[in-house]
Amino acid sequence: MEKTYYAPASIGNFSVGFDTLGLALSPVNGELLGDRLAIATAAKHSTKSKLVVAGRYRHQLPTKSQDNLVLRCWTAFRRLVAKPLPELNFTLQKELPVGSGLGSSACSVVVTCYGLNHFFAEPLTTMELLNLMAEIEGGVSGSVHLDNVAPAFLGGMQLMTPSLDEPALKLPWFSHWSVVVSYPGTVINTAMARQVLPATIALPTTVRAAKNLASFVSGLYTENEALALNALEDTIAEPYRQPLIPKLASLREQAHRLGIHHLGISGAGPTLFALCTDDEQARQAQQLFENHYHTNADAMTHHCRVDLSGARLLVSEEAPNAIS
Ligand SMILES: Nc1ncnc2c1ncn2[C@@H]1O[C@H](COP(=O)(O)OP(=O)(O)O)[C@@H](O)[C@H]1O
Ligand SMILES: N[C@@H](CCOP(=O)(O)O)C(=O)O
Repeated sequence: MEKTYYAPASIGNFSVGFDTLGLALSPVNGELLGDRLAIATAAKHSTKSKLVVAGRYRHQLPTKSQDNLVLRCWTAFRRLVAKPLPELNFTLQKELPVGSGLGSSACSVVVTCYGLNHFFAEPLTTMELLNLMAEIEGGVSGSVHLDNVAPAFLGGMQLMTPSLDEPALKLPWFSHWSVVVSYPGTVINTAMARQVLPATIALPTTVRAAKNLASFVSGLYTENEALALNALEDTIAEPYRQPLIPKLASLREQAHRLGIHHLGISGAGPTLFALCTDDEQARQAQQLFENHYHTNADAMTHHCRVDLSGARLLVSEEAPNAIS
């Protein structure tokens, strides 16, 4: 039996919600932008699970399989389920660059945990899965934040809450909004980009951030587009991360001249996103990024809409395997 699963790329923070907002992405051209994972039961007498890595960004992953998040998730999943499970063969199609700001590690964590739970006929609840994903992703970046895990798992624009019962809420979204995301081909390690942030933020800055986030969310619920667009400002992380992305200021200036409403850092960067309200803006944003932001052959730019489905089964050969 072999099943192939998929989880989408995501934009963490969405400028206005540090560690609090995340958007799942789906390219408008119908392609997939995210990791795929094939899971198959290993031959009967196998004593070890195996991982094969393929895909455009395989060269950016650790060379040792045991360092890959896929096998780390499998170990943690087995421990949590605490029932005998067969050895497995995994094939990871790594289509998201590592340290890019597109939620690459969260994407692999989500596709693996979601896939394993589906493969074994759902021994874990949605909440147990979300907690498992959060714990593993937190181990990578140095602190637990769900703003990539929640959208990659559940789809849509997700708002993180302090509630243990409902840690993530799907927000409304303007159906005519799209984003152009551009990865220049260089790497920013998320854990490092969190270390540049101060331990405390001044009260006026915090109040402004609260006003912005509340206005953005309110704008989405009340379909007040101007309120939502005008609230898109990052007062928390961007001032400290801007030096890591020297081209941000000039690209933002050019984007504004083209009538593009907002250009921000996706996650911890270096990917940037342009929020567009029509296809002409998206075409111009794509051109701007391709001409002025790409630095090498790893670079990529995609025009995306929201992915409302999140993690899912792509291909199945047989019915799920129940745990005895
Ligand atoms: N399958 C995987 N996908 C992404 N990163 C992985 C994977 N397996 C191991 N890693 C490691 O996890 C870390 C992810 O770094 P990070 O900067 O958090 O990436 P991102 O911001 O893209 O999620 C890197 O050290 C990378 O080598
Ligand atoms: N909220 C996090 C998001 C990190 O996203 P990534 O895609 O860069 O891993 C942060 O800003 O640190």
